[in-house]
Parts: sequence; C-alpha cells; structure tokens
Amino acid sequence: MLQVQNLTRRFGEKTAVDAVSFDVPSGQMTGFVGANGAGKTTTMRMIMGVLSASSGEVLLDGSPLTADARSSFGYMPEERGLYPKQPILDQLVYLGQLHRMSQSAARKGALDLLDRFGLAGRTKDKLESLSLGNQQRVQIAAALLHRPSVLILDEPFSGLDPVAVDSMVELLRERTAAGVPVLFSSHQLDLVDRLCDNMVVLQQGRVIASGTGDDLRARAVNRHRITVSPDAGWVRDEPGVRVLDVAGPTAILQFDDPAASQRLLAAALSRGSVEEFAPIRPSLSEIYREVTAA
Ligand SMILES: Nc1ncnc2c1ncn2[C@@H]1O[C@H](COP(=O)(O)OP(=O)(O)OP(=O)(O)O)[C@@H](O)[C@H]1O
Repeated sequence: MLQVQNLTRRFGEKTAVDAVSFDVPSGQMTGFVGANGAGKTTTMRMIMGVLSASSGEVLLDGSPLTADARSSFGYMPEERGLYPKQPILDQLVYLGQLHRMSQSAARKGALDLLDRFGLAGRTKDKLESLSLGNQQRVQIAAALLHRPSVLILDEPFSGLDPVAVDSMVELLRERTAAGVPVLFSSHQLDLVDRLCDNMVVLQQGRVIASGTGDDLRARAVNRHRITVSPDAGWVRDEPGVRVLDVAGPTAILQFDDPAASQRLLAAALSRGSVEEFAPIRPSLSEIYREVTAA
C-alpha cells in the first residue's frame, strides 16, 4: 500500500498542497479528483519525487519511499515527456532498458502493448506523426511497459477515444489484479465511477473526502425514492421530510432522521399501495458534486 502522509507544498506565499493524506491500497484503483488547480499534479509529482515536498512523506508498505523503490513505479506525467522525433518502438525499448529490462523483453513488451492499443502497424513512426490520442496511447505504454510496482497516472484518459479507454481500463485491471496500487487523476467522473474502488477528492490543496465507494456513500446525504398510487403530492405535508422532487406517483425525499422515514412509510401504506420505497445509492460522481458544492 502507498500512503501519502501530510504532504505539503508551498510555492512562495501559496500553499498548493496542504497536509494531504490518503492511502492507495494494493490491488485497487484510486481515483484522484478535484477542480483545475486543486493540487493533483503537484501531489503526484511529490509522490514521484520529481518535486520536493515542503513537508510530509510517502510510505510504501510502511517504509519511507526510496529512489530505488520509485524507479520501479510507472508514472505518466502531466507534461507527458516522450521524444517527438523518435520512432515509437525504439523509444519504448530504450525506456524499458532504463528500467532494467533486457532489450528483447522490452521489445516484446512494447510490441504487445502497441498491439493492444491498435498501433502494431506504426512501430517505426515518429511519435509526432501520430494523432494526439495515439501519442497518448504510446505514453501509457511507456508507463506500463516495465510492469511497475505502483502506477501514478496524471489524467491518463484525457484525449482517448472510447476504444482506447476500454483497452486502458483492461490493462489497469490486469495490473490491479496483480496487486499493484493505482492512483490516477481524472476529470471524467463517469470513468471514476466505473473504475475506482476508492476516491480522493481534493479542493484548494486539501482532501475534502476520501475512502471507498461504500465509505463515501455512507457519509453522503441519504435520499430515498418512494412510488405510491396514485399521487405522491401529499408527502410535502409530512413532518421531518425534505421533498427534493415530486413527479406524479414518485417523490425523492431526504429524511431528518431514520424515524421520519418509517413514519412516512407508514403514512404511505395507510393511504394505499406503495410500489417502491428504497434508498438511492449515489454514484461517486454525485458524491463528488455534493462534497465540492458544500
Ligand atoms: N511550479 C509552480 N509554481 C507556482 N505555482 C504552481 C506551480 N505548480 C503548480 N502551481 C500552483 O499550484 C496549484 C495546484 O496546481 P496543480 O497543477 O497541482 O493542480 P491540478 O489539480 O493538477 O489541476 P489540473 O486539473 O488543472 O491539472 C495551482 O494554483 C498552480 O497554479
């Protein structure tokens, strides 16, 4: 497990990352979300050691991170950073060798990844001759090639078409199944919903929510949907109930306390048939919107 503990980074007067702490459990995908400028890239750079922390530390399996441990990480930096004028296979093999792979293993791994990203026919092409989305696929291949022990990916999905997103998701799932902790930042909340076991929400350099989907849902505002016959308009007059929406027989409700939900159910049954009465399970993207709007 990777543990970020009280990481802080100041740039002059500005505190870009302010005592940020969270865990990235092994074998799980953790989504790192927050508005532009919230501090995600700065945090990831500190995890990777490309930017020094003003204070705080990062632990891997309980021990402070060493340069050696970091060299086995896979990192996709925001600024990307491959060579535009080099053929893509050549540079992937070179990068694999920098990560202590043999030339033949690096070549085999690179060809496999390029094939999975639909780039098998482009191996001799210069990076700059590829479309931006295809360049992005090569950047991802570079981060994954050496079978990293930890993956830190700064917006790996931006610019990818749906087919490439699916290939990427499949690759990441393979790595988490092998026990790798994966941290990725994204503005695509639908993907965070689809992929993540955990989510960390950053706002103005601080963690404002973090945990597993279930943890976050347990803390989120609890809403219920009720469908009655014939009309749910009467719920507006019930005590202890906040009515968020009513449309014909269906209402979306929020209760001040659990007893209010039971009172409402009893009232509904006494009026006629109740077709549905159930808590609404919020998606991670709804939770994100809720915590960032608070
Ligand atoms: N080298 C730097 N010098 C000064 N300020 C910086 C530097 N790097 C980042 N910042 C500031 O730190 C804050 C956090 O930036 P960061 O890039 O980490 O945010 P982010 O969450 O990754 O945003 P985005 O989603 O737009 O990529 C911003 O206010 C940014 O302007």
